[in-house]
Amino acid sequence: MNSPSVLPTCDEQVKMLYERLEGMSEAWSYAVIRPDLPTVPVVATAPQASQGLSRKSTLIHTSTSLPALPFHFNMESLLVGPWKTVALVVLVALAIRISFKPKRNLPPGPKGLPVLGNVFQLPKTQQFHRLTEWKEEFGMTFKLQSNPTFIIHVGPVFSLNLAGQTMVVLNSHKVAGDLLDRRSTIYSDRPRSGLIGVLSYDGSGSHLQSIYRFIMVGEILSRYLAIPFCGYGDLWRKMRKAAHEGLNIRASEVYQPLQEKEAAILVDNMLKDPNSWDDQLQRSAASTVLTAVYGMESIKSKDDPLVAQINDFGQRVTRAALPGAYLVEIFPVMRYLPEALAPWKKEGNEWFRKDTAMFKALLDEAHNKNAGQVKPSFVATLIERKSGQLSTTEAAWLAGQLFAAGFETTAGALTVFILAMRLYPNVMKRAQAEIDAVVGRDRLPTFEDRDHLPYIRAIVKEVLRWRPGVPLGVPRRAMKDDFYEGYFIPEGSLVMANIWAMNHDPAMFPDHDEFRPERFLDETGTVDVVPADTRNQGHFSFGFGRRICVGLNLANQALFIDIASLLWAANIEPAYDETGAEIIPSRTEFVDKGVVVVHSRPVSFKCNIVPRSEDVTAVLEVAKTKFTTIVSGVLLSYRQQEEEEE
Ligand code: HEM
Repeated sequence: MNSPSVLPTCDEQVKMLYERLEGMSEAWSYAVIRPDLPTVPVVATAPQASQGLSRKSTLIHTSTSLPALPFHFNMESLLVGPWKTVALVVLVALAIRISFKPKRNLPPGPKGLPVLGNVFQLPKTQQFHRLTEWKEEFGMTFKLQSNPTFIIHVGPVFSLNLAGQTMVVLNSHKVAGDLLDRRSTIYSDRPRSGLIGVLSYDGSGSHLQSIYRFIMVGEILSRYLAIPFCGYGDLWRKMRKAAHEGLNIRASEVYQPLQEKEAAILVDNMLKDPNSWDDQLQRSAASTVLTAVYGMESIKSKDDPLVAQINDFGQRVTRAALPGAYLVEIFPVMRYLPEALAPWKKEGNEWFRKDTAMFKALLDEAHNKNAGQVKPSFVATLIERKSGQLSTTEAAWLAGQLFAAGFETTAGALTVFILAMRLYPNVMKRAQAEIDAVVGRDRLPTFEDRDHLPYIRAIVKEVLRWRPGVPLGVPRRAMKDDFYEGYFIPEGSLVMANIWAMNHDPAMFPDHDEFRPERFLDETGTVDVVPADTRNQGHFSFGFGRRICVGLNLANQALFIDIASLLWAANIEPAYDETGAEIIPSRTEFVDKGVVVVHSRPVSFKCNIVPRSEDVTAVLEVAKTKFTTIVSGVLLSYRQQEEEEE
């Protein structure tokens, strides 16, 4: 190792080192006790790094409040001259301490207040932005020029202290893959009754949100029957298996005719009432998921009583999770009170009974409707296969939760698409040219065209990457103590995947904030290019590991056919205000929906949806009726195929 030309003398080095050691953290000291290294390079790192440097990886450390030591420190020099005894004592003491008490450094993170920790540092909405800023701040990787084998990752993981609750935030796909995929036996649980969500401060200085717990929502309102929040255990396994059977890539194909029909209805409605385009997207997403899950007829309005009823459930859950909504969240022991002394508990139990009755009625109705009919639906598959031997209550909740989990996320992604078309008209033009060349103007696109529409496939990926609907994923819970890259992740930590940061990682997605579907195609524009580690999706918006979104195939299909049909039929053009100025929608404003899991979608905006040609309506009319008759045929052939395979 080459030393800089002007070095302090040995004694000077030791003196400086000891001056620096005084009052500094232990991590500093590790640098001194790496006897396996002939010299210890000393460089400056950011102060935050100290919190996360691990025993294994720590070679170097100093504080930015002090200038970096301008030399390479020679270990031998410690052990000569009058400092010998002192140095030996220090070394032995440190060695003993480190050997007998393994250092449990949490991942680094922003410095917080005593007791409350980082509570005040999180904004009320768009927390993913703040977390991504912290990723930049703590996202450092050090590689020693002098010794490149020693790489120190200080970054892609950081931790927050939320009034005593550790939250570990994973900011790179590598870390998320290492933990959520490859250590899925530790990280597939969801938080149960404990802190959940993000504490936040509204910035005005007046309003500290209290702690979100999960007792009312998890224990009382849903009794952990809601699969997205269900703990990692037998019930979740049974539900997940059943959901997978009905929604895996092959099984999802059976819903394609339904989705084609829904797409035709969506486009028709949007052209008839362009001002209500956002409502139409929500209606259509609700309808697609309901028809796929229960085999129902299309929903006519987004205010359909059934949609309203299920939404009501969602809102109740959201309200219950709101800070301060129930005292039991602050004094968990209250959960053991009898109903007579706890009206909130009585109310919660009552709602659980009512919601269970609603989900069961939906299940029964779907069952009866489907009896003797050939109509594809998730529920039909569930009943037919008696998947995983779920009880009726469990099956009813599972189906209801698919709707709850799938409706807003899909609607939000479609809003992102409209936003992207307004902001990137060239993308729209290129997509329409592709559709016209492949499909022509006499019919709507179908799933059979999918293989020949690479640019539309790329748009679907880019929509999900650019503005992910669940930017911080759904929280996980570490089921036991774990170490990662020398960092300690204690059992019970909330573990969040910062999907936003991963989808906007400049190393993986250059010009990440631009909407550029081309990034998913090769230079010929015909072959899909999907970055490694994205499970063939091109992004991380569906989550990770065993708890990855179970409805992703249904969602990808819905987005493909809706986008292709919309672009075939309509131009998405600017709207103008009273002064005649073009209304330019915001690319950064989002509506955060929900509390426990924050869904995020662009705020609604005005635009003009205009038919591309006069004969569009006639083609749509034909399409709407044609698809209904195809549905039964497809299901029959799917079942025949399956029987043959069995
Ligand atoms: C664009 C649309 C969608 C997005 C962006 C999305 C995103 C997500 C994410 C991020 C998770 C958490 C994964 C994790 O913990 O790592 C999730 C879970 C889930 N999603 Fe989706 N989702 C979408 C559509 C759907 C649809 C259409 C359905 C149902 C038909 C669905 C059903 C579920 C369920 C049941 C879970 C919980 C899985 C479990 O905990 O085992 N999602 N989704």
